[in-house]
Amino acid sequence: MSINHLSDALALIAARVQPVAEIERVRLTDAIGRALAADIPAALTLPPFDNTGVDGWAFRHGDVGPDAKLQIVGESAAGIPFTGTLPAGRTTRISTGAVIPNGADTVVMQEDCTRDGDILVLNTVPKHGANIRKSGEDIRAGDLALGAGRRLAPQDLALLLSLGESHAPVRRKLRVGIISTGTELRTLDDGKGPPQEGQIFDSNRPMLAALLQRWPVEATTLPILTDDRAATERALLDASKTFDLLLTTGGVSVGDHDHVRPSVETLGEILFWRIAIRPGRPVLLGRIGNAHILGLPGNPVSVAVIFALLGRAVLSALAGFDAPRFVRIPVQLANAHTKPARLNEFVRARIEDGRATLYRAQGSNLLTSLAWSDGLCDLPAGRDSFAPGDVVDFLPFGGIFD
Ligand SMILES: Nc1nc2c(c(=O)[nH]1)N[C@H]1C(S)=C(S)[C@@H](COP(=O)(O)OP(=O)(O)OC[C@H]3O[C@@H](n4cnc5c(N)ncnc54)[C@H](O)[C@@H]3O)O[C@H]1N2
Ligand code: MOO
Repeated sequence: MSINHLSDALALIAARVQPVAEIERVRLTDAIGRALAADIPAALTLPPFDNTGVDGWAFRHGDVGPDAKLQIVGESAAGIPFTGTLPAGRTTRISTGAVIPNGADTVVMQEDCTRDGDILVLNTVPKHGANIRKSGEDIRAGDLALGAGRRLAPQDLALLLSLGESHAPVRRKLRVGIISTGTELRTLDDGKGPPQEGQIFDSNRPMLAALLQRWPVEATTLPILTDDRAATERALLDASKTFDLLLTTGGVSVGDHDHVRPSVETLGEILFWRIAIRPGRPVLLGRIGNAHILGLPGNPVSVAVIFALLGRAVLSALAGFDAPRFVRIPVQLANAHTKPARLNEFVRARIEDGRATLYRAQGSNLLTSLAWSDGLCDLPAGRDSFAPGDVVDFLPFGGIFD
């Protein structure tokens, strides 16, 4: 089945790709980047007690008379609260994070006071309740702290640790196999000497392996496949028994030497093949046994772009993450551009002086276009020409390669 819109492919992925079932409880430090497998309600209230956000003096606002003087009686330090109740007309020293003494309702900053022995003079009287951080203003016990499907980030670790959690339930890591196909492909260490006429270095497997480093994935780089139907079927069938996901590159177009698509058709099921976007139009999503297979086109720029647009969605669905977000920033184009109206094109661009400058050429074989650019401009279908000043969505690589 071929698909027109990226949104249709994303909807199909969300509907058809289920998360891996196994859940494990791991230490929070090991949970970063993994999918939270259950809702986590807050076991504690944060802040757990009323405290102050400044170094200064705690007092009862109603006690401040016209002379703005208070008598100093003690201290509430962070971790060592003032004991008892603050008597009328008195004040305690207080440090940032310390408990508000019983009876006090306001804190004045140190810089706004003058001390004379045990007498404090308030040069500025703050508003009632000033500088107090109320218990529960962050989160209350029982409220949802983080929801299932969250891709755990360092800030989540801070939140969960503050709530007294040491471990979190997460889905297991995905097993992903990476395969490049193409008789022309060579590697630096294959022992066959310098590339011969017609041969090129394989850049897709290393790029995919690098992109996967940010995912909860055990990635395995599998051998390069030559353009041979029987060998392709054997390798895909074999790999489908081990991996949750196979990322292949090449062999999904219509040439006589493109064997990935017919092999998947024979061995399993094709969920979709071809989508009206450029680069990456011949992309295929399929299934062989329990393994999904994302068949990326061979051109390296198509690999990067389709990984960003669809690969992240497949990985998210399998890993148990909420669907990935696309950070979209409206920008003006600096150049004119034309394209076929039927295709949604993602062009490589760099942000210069607040406008998107398109790379000098947009061929899907041009790795320099990726290296030069900051992200992609999303040029929607239904239009064939764009002029300088036209506003389009810009997708920064930082938001689509992680
Ligand atoms: N008659 C048609 N021809 C093509 C069409 C089409 O619709 N009709 N689509 C074109 C588009 S768009 C793309 S994209 C490519 C995709 O083809 P394949 O996925 O079958 O990829 P290959 O032909 O195997 O390779 C394409 C290109 O990329 C180079 N390549 C492949 N693997 C690697 C690698 N691991 N590292 C670096 N470079 C790689 C390969 O040498 C080719 O130059 O089909 C168009 N043709
Ligand atoms: O994906 Mo192809 O690279 O659209 O030209």
